[in-house]
Amino acid sequence: MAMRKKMIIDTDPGIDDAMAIFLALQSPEVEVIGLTTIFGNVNTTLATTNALHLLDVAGRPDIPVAEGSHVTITNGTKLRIADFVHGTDGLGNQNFPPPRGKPIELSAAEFLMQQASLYPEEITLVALGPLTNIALAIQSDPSFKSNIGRIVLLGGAFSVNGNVNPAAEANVFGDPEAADVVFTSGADILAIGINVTHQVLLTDTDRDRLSESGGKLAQYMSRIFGVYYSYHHDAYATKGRVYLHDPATVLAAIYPCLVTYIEGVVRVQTNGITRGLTVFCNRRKRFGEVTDWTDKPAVKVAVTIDAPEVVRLAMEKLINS
Ligand SMILES: O=c1[nH]cnc2c1ncn2[C@@H]1O[C@H](CO)[C@@H](O)[C@H]1O
Repeated sequence: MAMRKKMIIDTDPGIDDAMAIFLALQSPEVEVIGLTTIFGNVNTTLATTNALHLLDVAGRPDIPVAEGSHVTITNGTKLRIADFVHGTDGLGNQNFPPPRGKPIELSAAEFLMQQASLYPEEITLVALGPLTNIALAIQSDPSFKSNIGRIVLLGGAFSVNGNVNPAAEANVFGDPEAADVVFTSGADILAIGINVTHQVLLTDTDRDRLSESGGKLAQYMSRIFGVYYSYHHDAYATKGRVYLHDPATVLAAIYPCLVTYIEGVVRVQTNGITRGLTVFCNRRKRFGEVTDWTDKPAVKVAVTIDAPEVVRLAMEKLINS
């Protein structure tokens, strides 16, 4: 087999994060070399506990977990935790036992910098939560943005409403200053926004198939999905279907041909009622004056996704676990 892609997942698990982590672990194309944790769906301490627990469930306690920042990049402590989406434990309120393992001594940002310099340009970093750890690595180590091979991030709402409020998507809203640092860093970035992930839905019937299958991880997912399905039932008119944000992102990182993208500069609004808004500049217009987008490096922003194939791959990997 061709060399496996090295992957680090920065995550705030989270029900859809759990599924994304399992999908990566079930993909022979990639070697998950670590998880790093961040606040978002849960606080950072719980994110670390859940990351370790998910590795136990998947039978991979050998994979290191590095704990991330407990505050935003501007030292903000008023975090918005989405426990109403994922349950107070982040994993569907299932009273799971504490994990057996412990996080490593390095912080998430330190681990990211260490691994990127050990394996220059070889690592795909999949970012599923607010971008604080990655912004810290970019700010602390000038070589990080080129050493890290590729960043595939779930973030932004490009030309559509957000999911926190009409302006902002949850991961960017979690730390808008960090997101702006990452988007303008010059790293090789593919952003998957909710304009794309909202096309990827899992149905009630799919959940039943997961629970009826013999797949260990399929059964685990169907068990924790309850809270996530109820939240979607209440918050969206999706009729017994849930969005697969994180699974779509990790699969796009593993199989790049699932998405198409355009390239341009993305800036993040950090003030006022549109705090967390992501604004893409498509470079088709030469603006007469210098703007806050001028002379910034371009990123890739996903525009389409093969949603049926994402769902098919996700189901297959869980059922065969
Ligand atoms: O309504 C919401 N508010 C906050 N977070 C949400 C909501 N819906 C989904 N997510 C979480 O935020 C990321 C995608 O933006 C996903 O990780 C998802 O689990």
